[in-house]
Order: sequence, then C-alpha cells, then structure tokens
Amino acid sequence: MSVRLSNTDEYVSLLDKYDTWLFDCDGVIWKGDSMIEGAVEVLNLLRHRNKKVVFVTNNASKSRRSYRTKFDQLGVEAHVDEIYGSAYAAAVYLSSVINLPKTKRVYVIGTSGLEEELQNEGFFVLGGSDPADCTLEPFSLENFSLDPDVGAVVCGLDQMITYTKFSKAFQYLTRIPNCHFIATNEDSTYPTAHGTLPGGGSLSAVLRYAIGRDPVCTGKPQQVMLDCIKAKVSYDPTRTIMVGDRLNTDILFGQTGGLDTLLVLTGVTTENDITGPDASPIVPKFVTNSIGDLRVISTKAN
Ligand SMILES: O=C(O)[C@H](O)[C@H](O)COP(=O)(O)O
Ligand SMILES: [Mg+2]
Repeated sequence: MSVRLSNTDEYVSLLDKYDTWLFDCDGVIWKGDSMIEGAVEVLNLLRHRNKKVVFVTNNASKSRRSYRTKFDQLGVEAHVDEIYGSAYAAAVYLSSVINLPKTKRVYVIGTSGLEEELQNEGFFVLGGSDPADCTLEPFSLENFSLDPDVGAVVCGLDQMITYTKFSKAFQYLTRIPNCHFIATNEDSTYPTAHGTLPGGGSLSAVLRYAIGRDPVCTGKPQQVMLDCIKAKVSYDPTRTIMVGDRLNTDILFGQTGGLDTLLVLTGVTTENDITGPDASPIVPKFVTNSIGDLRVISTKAN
C-alpha cells in the first residue's frame, strides 16, 4: 500500500530521509518545454539542502549535452554528469556492455540527440536526421543497397519518423545476421503540455511486429541507466529515492534498483491506475500529486 503524502511534516521527513533524488523528466519536472508548477523551486530547495539531484529520462530525443541546454533555457540548474538519457544509455550499452566493434555501423530511428550520443561512443551512424531518410517519398527497395557494415539498429522517439526509416531498419534487422535490435525505451506514450502523444516504445513496436523479434530495451526499467549513474555518481541506495510519473518504467526502475519510489500524478499515471479496480501491481512507496507539493518544506526552518 502506498503512503499518500499530504502534510508538511510528511514532506519534511521525506527530505530528511533521502540524500539523493533521481528525477524522471517528462511528466515530472516538465511536459515538453513547460515546467511543472513548483518544480524549479523544489529542485533549488533540494540543492540548498545539499541533496544530490540526478535526472533520468527515457526520452532519447536529446543528448546529455543538449539536455543541459534545455535545463539552462528553462532556468533549471543541471550539470552534464547529473543528466542520464536513454540515448546515452543505448550508446553505452552498445560500446561497453555488448562491445559492438566500432567498425560496425548503427542505423538510427531517432533524432540528432541519439545520433550524437552514438557518435560520442565512436559509432558511425546512418539514418536518423539524414534528409534522405526523413523523406515522405515512397521507399524504393529496388534502389536500396544494404550497408553490410551495419551491426545494430537503435530505435528511439522520432518526431520525423517515416516509412523509409522503418523500411531500412527492417532490411538491416532481417537481412544482416546477428544485427542487434535496441529500443532506447518502451514508453507507449509521451506526455506534453497539450496532451499525450505516441512514445518511443510505440515506434519500436512497429519493427517488433514486422520482424517478430523483441528489441533489447536499454531505458527504464532496465538497469543499464542505473549502471551508467553508478559509474559517475556515488549514492547510498538506502537513502536514495526515484521520482517518476510512469509505473512500468520509473517506479519499476527504482524498485529493481533497490530504491524507494515516489509517484507523481502530473504525467501519464492517473488516480485510477493506482486505486481503481484494475490498479497496477506496481505499487510505489509514496504518492503525491506533484513534485511541486514539496514546496511546503521551504516554510519550515532547515
Ligand atoms: O519516448 C517517450 O515516450 C518519452 O520520451 C517518454 O516520455 C519518456 O520520458 P521520461 O518520462 O522518462 O522523461
Ligand atoms: Mg515520465
């Protein structure tokens, strides 16, 4: 049974209990380019109280560097080694977990942020933001020549998705032996300031269905991202909390990593998902409406 936070003393004791705060991004601190009310104030409060803050997002559309720029633009203090995106996790997985030779190329369904992280790890990328792949022209298999050096297809959130990208990824995954199929994340939806859109997981589902093979997912709830964090951030799991808006990614990620969890209802999870007759079996330790609720702590002396 979750503890539903509601009064100042409960928020104060949460602050005292945890030294490291892992924050999901979409639906927790922002929706698209709109900050969640109170999020900046709470993040500043945590830093003022000498808490470690880490951002852990399944959104593969930006590199850690370009997320740093977004944080700056939104007035949020953030340092590159505090930012962990699924694009970074996918690139680290290919380079350091499966040790894909750098002579192998990567076909990308995704944006320049995902390309950047793969290039940072030394991979030559195809597809992605290439105008020839972002075309609405019908795909001509007759004129397509397979690049035999492709060793992996990585699929992430891609607002420029085309039939050409799906077709080329399909060719690599079905015609190149042992071609790795990586999904940056399996989020079905993506919360924005104006409503919900199909998420990265819904794009890789097209390939999953077409080739009849599941991808390896490197985003939350998988622990690749936590391994990336552990490599750069020292933290005590018993005094660390994961804050998220999605039960089957953020909360499960925290629980699998041995962390306590706080669910907020500003993103994809609704009250009915946690209390209705079909409530999820994934039960967060704490629930609050919004991360902004923690502002009440500032009324108490530290
Ligand atoms: O790919 C997606 O569906 C979205 O990026 C999704 O919102 C994940 O972002 P997060 O909530 O993990 O920041
Ligand atoms: Mg989220």
